[in-house]
Amino acid sequence: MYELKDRELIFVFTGPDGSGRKTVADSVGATLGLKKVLSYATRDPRPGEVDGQDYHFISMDLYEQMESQNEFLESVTINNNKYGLREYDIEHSFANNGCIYLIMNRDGAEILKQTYGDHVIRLFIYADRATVEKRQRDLGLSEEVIANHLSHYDYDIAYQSECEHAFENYDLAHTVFEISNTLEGYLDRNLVEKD
Ligand SMILES: Nc1nc2c(ncn2[C@@H]2O[C@H](COP(=O)(O)OP(=O)(O)O)[C@@H](O)[C@H]2O)c(=O)[nH]1
Ligand SMILES: Nc1ncnc2c1ncn2[C@@H]1O[C@H](COP(=O)(O)OP(=O)(O)O)[C@@H](O)[C@H]1O
Repeated sequence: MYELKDRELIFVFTGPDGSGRKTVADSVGATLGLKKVLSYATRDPRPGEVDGQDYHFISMDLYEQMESQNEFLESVTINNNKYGLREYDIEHSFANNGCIYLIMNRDGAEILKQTYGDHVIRLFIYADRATVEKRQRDLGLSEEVIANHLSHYDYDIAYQSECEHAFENYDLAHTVFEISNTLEGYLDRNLVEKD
């Protein structure tokens, strides 16, 4: 019989916009039964996005109120929208689930790493510029949003060398398989033989 050791991990999926972080993360999360911690966002949900599933979508007023109460572990402004992770959500999920996952840009991933150190495993997901551009266009994102994302593609890509693991994402099933195998290694190390 096995029981979980007291070793909580945060798997952070990061990389350029459009590389497939959310898609890959949710598939790996479902495969391994990991709990997702959502950020709060002030932008409007896109078609198909669901409050409480993709983000906690909240008004700017509420966001600023939470911010003034120091509720966010970290917060960014992108294209006049704010995104942040509530510290309580992390601590709470961390304590109750053992291993959690979330999706962050480079800056957020770095703050998490600095805050939680060895508990944070950064999984860098990437594809070439033309591919991420096409995926975002196929998804129906506006040209303005795509151009904004691409303007920091090189900055995002350069974070690969600092992440614990990197995976190119072209064949989705293959990417999910590779990452699931890698994370199982971490989860197995959390198991101790009881008797
Ligand atoms: N630092 C930080 N980045 C975040 C947070 N939540 C989401 N992001 C990232 O901020 C960017 C938001 O841009 P957006 O165009 O809305 O992308 P999307 O939400 O991934 O489709 C994405 O790269 C997200 O991964 C957060 O709480 N903190
Ligand atoms: N390996 C892949 N092959 C083809 N399309 C993909 C692949 N991975 C993700 N996608 C698609 O690319 C788009 C962007 O993926 P998404 O997960 O939203 O990226 P990110 O979270 O990195 O911005 C989505 O429409 C998704 O279905």
